[in-house]
Amino acid sequence: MSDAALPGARIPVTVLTGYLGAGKTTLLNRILSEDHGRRYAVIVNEFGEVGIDNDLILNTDEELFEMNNGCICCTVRGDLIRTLHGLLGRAGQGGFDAIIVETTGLADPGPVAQTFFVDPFLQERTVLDSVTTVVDARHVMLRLDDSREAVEQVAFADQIVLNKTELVNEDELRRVEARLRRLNPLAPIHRAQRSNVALDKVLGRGGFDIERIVTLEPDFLNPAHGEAGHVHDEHCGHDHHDHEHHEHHDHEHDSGIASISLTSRRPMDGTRISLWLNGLVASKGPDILRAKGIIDVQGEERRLVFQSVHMILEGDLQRPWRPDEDRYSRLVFIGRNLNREALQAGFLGCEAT
Ligand SMILES: Nc1nc2c(ncn2[C@@H]2O[C@H](COP(=O)(O)OP(=O)(O)OP(=O)(O)O)[C@@H](O)[C@H]2O)c(=O)[nH]1
Repeated sequence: MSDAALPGARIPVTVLTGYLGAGKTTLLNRILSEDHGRRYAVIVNEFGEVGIDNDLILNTDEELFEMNNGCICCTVRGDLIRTLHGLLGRAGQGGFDAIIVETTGLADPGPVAQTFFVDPFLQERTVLDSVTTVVDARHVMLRLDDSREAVEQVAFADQIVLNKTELVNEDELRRVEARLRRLNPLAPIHRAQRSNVALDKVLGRGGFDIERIVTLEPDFLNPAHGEAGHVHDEHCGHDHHDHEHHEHHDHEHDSGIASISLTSRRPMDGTRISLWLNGLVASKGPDILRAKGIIDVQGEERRLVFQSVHMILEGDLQRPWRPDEDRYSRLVFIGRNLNREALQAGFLGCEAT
C-alpha cells in the first residue's frame, strides 16, 4: 500500500492533458490496467454534452467520475472542486490512493492545476504530483500553429509523453522535440507508442514545480475575480462567458470548434456505416479533429468502437453487449465547419433496413 493511504497523508493528483486524440485515454487505460497495487480515482472531463469516454475506459473497479459539461471555463472548475470534495469525503477509508484527472483535449491545464492551490480543502488534502501532457507526434506541429490550448498544454507540462512516434520518421521526431523544447525547456520528453511510457517514469515523481509555473504565470496563486484563474462557485453570480450553447447536444467552443453527437437506437448496417465513416474522414478529415463512437452493428454481438483523429481511423470489436443493456449507436464529432444535418442524414442512412 502506498503512503497516500495513510491517514492525514495528502493524496497525489496527476492531471493528464494533451490535445484531442493525443492518447490520454490510452495512457489512462494503461495506468488502470497495470498491476501496481495502487487504486486510482479517475475524473474525466469531456468536451461536448454527451459523453462517450466513460464507455471507452476499461472496466476496472476504480472509481470513475465523468464531467461532460463543456469547455474548461469557470463552471468546470466549480464542478471539479465539487467532485473532488465529494470524492475526498470518502478517501482514507480504503477507497483509493491517488487521483487522475483527464482533461478535455481543448483544455488549458492552468485553471485545472490551479484548483489544487486555491481551494483550502484541496490544498490540505491533495498534492499536485504532475501535469503530464500527451503529444501526438503526427499532428502536433499543425496544432501548435493553430491552437492556443495546444501551446499552453506543452508549456505547462512537467513531463511530456511524445506519443504515436511510429507515425513519423526520426528527422520529424527530432523537429517535433526541438519545437517542444523551445516551448518547454525543462520537461522530460518520453517517446511512446500507444502511450507505453513506463509508469514509474510518470507517476509519483513529484514533478510539478510551482516555482516554474509562477514564473510562467505570475498570477497563478492569486487570481482575481474576472481573471482566468479565478475560481468561481455558485455564489459568484457571473456571466457564463460568451460560449454559445446551441440546440441540444451541440456545443461550440470560442475557437470555432464544435462538437456534434448523434444517437440511434436502431442497429446499423455494418458495411454501410464503415463505408460512410471511411468516406467521411477521407473527405472531411482536415476539419474533423476527432471522432469516436460506439456502434450497434446488426447481427454482431459485440460493440463496434470506432475512433478517428483527422484521417486516421480505427475500428475495433470490443466486449459483447450485455443481455440487460439497451443497445444504441452513438457518434461524437469534434471539429470545425461540421454540418449537423448532413452528418445526421448520413448516419441515419446507415441504419439497417
Ligand atoms: N497509430 C497510433 N495510434 C494511437 C497511438 N496511441 C493512441 N492511438 C489512437 O489514437 C486515438 C486516440 O487515442 P485516445 O487515447 O482516445 O486519445 P485522447 O487523447 O484520450 O482523445 P480525446 O479524449 O478525444 O482528447 C485512438 O484511436 C487510439 O487507438 C499510437 O501511439 N499510435
